[in-house]
Formats: sequence, structure tokens, C-alpha cells
Amino acid sequence: MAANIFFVGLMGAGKTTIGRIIAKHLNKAFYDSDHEIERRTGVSIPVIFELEKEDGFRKREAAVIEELSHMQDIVLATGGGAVLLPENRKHLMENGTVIYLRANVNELWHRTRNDKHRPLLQNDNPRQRLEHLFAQRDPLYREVASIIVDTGGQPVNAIVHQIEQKLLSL
Ligand SMILES: Nc1ncnc2c1ncn2[C@@H]1O[C@H](COP(=O)(O)OP(=O)(O)O)[C@@H](O)[C@H]1O
Ligand SMILES: O=C(O)C1=C[C@@H](OP(=O)(O)O)[C@@H](O)[C@H](O)C1
Ligand SMILES: [Mg+2]
Repeated sequence: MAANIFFVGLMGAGKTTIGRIIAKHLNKAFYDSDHEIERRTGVSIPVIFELEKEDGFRKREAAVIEELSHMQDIVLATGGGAVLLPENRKHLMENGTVIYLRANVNELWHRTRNDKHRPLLQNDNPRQRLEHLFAQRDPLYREVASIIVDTGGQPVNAIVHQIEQKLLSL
């Protein structure tokens, strides 16, 4: 069995933070698709969006997800939009346990409001943008995930503990 764990969810859900901790606890290699794209291109996510638009970024993201999802025994934090393409959803569902980290728009907004690293939220009304993305993507996250964790109002260590319990009972 591949024994991979893939995190999905909106920007600010905690995929990168929690994925890294879970990987350490379970002694698996940790990857983040955004970091992998930055490593390969040598530039930041905002620069990729600026030069290649969202479309160019999605192509790079799809290539990285296809490759990483076929590795063995890894934890992967995907970017929030990774579920948009059907082929990404298929790769994630077929090659590991997918965990959806869920939070309400208000919380996501608070967690991301001071960060300039997310191009989709650099506009006049990031909260409204998050609302729109939540409506569009929540069904897609649910489609791919076999574990859904509500992160609302919970500190990171409590979420990590909850995920480890759920993984044990699979
Ligand atoms: N459960 C939580 N409670 C409070 N803050 C959180 C929680 N999970 C993550 N954060 C914070 O929210 C921000 C976004 O987390 P991050 O892991 O980058 O999310 P994602 O990768 O899903 O976009 C970080 O500053 C992180 O420390
Ligand atoms: O939701 C999205 O479309 C995106 C989420 C980001 O990752 P995080 O979810 O880790 O912030 C990053 O991939 C990019 O800015 C686009
Ligand atoms: Mg992230």
C-alpha cells in the first residue's frame, strides 16, 4: 500500500502547518505542492501568477500533483485549488488517504489576512473571495476526502491529535 496522506482544503485551513507535523510524527517525508513548484521554478507563487496567470500555475500544480501522488509513504499538503482539475482529484483519491481540513470563511480570513503570499486574496475584498471559493470548492473537497476535520476554534495540536486518532481507526 502507498500509505500516503494528502491534505486538501481552502487557503488558511492549515494544510502546510498540520501536514508537516503529521509527517514528522508518522515518520513520513513531507511535501508541499506549492513549495515544490517554487523549488522547481526558482520563483515564488506570486511571481508565477504574475508571469503565467492562474492557468500557468494550475498546469505546474497538476504536473507536481501527478508526480508526488505516485510516491510512497509521504504526507502532501496540496494548494487550496488542487481539487479544481478532475485529474488531480483522481490522482489524490487513488493514491492515498485524503484529509479535508475545514474552517469557516471568517476563520480562514483571519488566518490569511496579513499574508501577501496568496495572489487570489490580494484584492479589495478577500473575505468575499473566500466565500466564493468556499462555495465552489467545498463539494470538491468532500468528493475526494475520506476524513473531514473541522478545524474551527481548535489549536493546531488538538487537530493533529484528532487526525492521528482518525487515521488509527481507518
Ligand atoms: N487551527 C489553527 N488555528 C489557528 N491558526 C492556524 C490553525 N491552523 C493554521 N493556522 C495558521 O494559519 C495560517 C495558514 O496556515 P497554513 O498551514 O499555511 O494553511 P494552508 O496551507 O492550508 O493555506 C498560518 O499562519 C498558520 O499558523
Ligand atoms: O486556493 C488556491 O487556489 C491557492 C492556494 C495556495 O495554497 P494554500 O492553500 O496552501 O494557501 C496556492 O496554491 C495558490 O496561492 C493558490
Ligand atoms: Mg499551504
